[in-house]
Amino acid sequence: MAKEILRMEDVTKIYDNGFVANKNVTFWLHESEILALVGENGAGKTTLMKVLFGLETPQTGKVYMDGKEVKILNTLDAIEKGIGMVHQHFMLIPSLTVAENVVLGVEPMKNGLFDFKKAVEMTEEVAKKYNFNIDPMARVSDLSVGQMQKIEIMKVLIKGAKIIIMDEPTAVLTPQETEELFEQLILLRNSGHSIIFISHKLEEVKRICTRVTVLRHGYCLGSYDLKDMSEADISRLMVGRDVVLKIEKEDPTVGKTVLKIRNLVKNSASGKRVLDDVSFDIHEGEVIGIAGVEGNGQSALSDVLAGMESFSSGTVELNGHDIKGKNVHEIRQMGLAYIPEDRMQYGCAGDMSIRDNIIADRYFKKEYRNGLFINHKHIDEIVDQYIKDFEIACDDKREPVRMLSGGNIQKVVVAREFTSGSNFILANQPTRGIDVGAAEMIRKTIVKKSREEGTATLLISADLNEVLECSDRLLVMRKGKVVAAFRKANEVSEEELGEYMLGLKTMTPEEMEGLL
Ligand SMILES: Nc1ncnc2c1ncn2[C@@H]1O[C@H](COP(=O)(O)OP(=O)(O)OP(=O)(O)O)[C@@H](O)[C@H]1O
Repeated sequence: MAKEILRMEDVTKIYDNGFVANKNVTFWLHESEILALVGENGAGKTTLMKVLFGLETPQTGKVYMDGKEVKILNTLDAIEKGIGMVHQHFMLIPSLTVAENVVLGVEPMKNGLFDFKKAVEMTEEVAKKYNFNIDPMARVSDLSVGQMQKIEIMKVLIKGAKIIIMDEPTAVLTPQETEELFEQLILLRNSGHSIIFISHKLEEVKRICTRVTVLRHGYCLGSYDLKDMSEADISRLMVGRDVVLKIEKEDPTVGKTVLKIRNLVKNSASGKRVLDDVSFDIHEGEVIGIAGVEGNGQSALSDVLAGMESFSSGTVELNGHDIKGKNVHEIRQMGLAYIPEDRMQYGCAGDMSIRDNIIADRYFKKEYRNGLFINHKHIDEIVDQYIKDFEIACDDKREPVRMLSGGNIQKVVVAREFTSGSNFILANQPTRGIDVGAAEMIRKTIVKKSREEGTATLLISADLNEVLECSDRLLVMRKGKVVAAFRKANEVSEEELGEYMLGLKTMTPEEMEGLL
């Protein structure tokens, strides 16, 4: 029988506004096991882990470690007790080296000064012990996302964590990086560590976890042995219905050109060429997917198209209008709807209500006014409908958006942008952090809007399944260039895409002719 090293019993967490995020939740973790924690957006996963990591205080509940009751007072206390958390958003200092980042919080000192040599030795030691292939002297800003994640894991290990909480660790990784992470996690498991793995990707859950704990609306539905469960079984438990994991779509009926990009070049402030001679078109009715390892120009492209950043040379036309020198508001008026990668910073105003965020782009329009006055009744009806259609889990549309779970904040942004009436949707990581049920809804809506309304969509996503499922044509970006193009996304394998994304293969301009 596997030894139980952690048990959280009867945990209830009610937030100050009265929202019950966890209700009598009990689960346990064995030594040397990878346990999946799954549930819809807002089900209470992060809250439960915050309680475990000492970031939130529950109203009721007990924590047992190795059979003994413990009190977790704060994060430092959690770390001391051997609990570590790898957050989804990395907390690294880019200008420092790997070694300096790894020892943050446990800095070695010599004669009152930071001992860099010792920091490198400590980093090498933990890298060797757990088979991390990383240069302690490298600067973090020069590293890939996968390597940065390794540093986060090493930071936790160096502090002696035996229990590691991983919040959606694969959301930002390529298939190859995901494979590497899984090898690492299995190694950690085999060396006596236990991992709580939060993920919305059920095929990954099936692959590397032995058990799964399912939360729904704050309640724990139970913990199950994964050998008895299919992906469909898990999603049914999470969502309460069957979820379509594959999207059926007809070939697009392509209309006139909506977005026309020619020889687009952007140099960053430091002189690095982040967009290098990018040219392609998007037509009415088409979904164009962009795959690529993060940091290869996709974000720069998205920022330029949305008017958040300027570009160095080339042209971009939206519905026949040149976007050069135009701001976000002006480009929106030309026909842009925009789901930004960073929903909190650019997608919504955290302190504003859900309702006001949904109508922020339209309350001044004629159909939302009674003469000079805002038609609140009409707005309330529309917002209620969108909350229903986009499955936004909230108590009251008047509460501030920042009170929602990450996935539900994203749904607020998606609801506003999908209903804005624009004919071009720029969707940058639209389902990141979104549960299977809601991701299905968003993907289906992207395809439906292209087929039924003739919307042109540019879909940028680190989730390869998503770009392969939703896109018509598919482009791969690497080092600011388009390095591959495919006529039909569903005819490419994830492995082949990965080879282009990592630069192991490149297409010639001739091979891409007619596909851009
Ligand atoms: N500080 C807070 N005050 C009030 N309510 C909150 C607060 N933080 C979270 N909540 C609510 O608690 C619920 C659970 O949120 P939590 O972040 O734990 O969900 P989750 O399962 O991790 O979701 P996701 O998959 O979207 O990350 C959400 O409905 C959220 O609105």
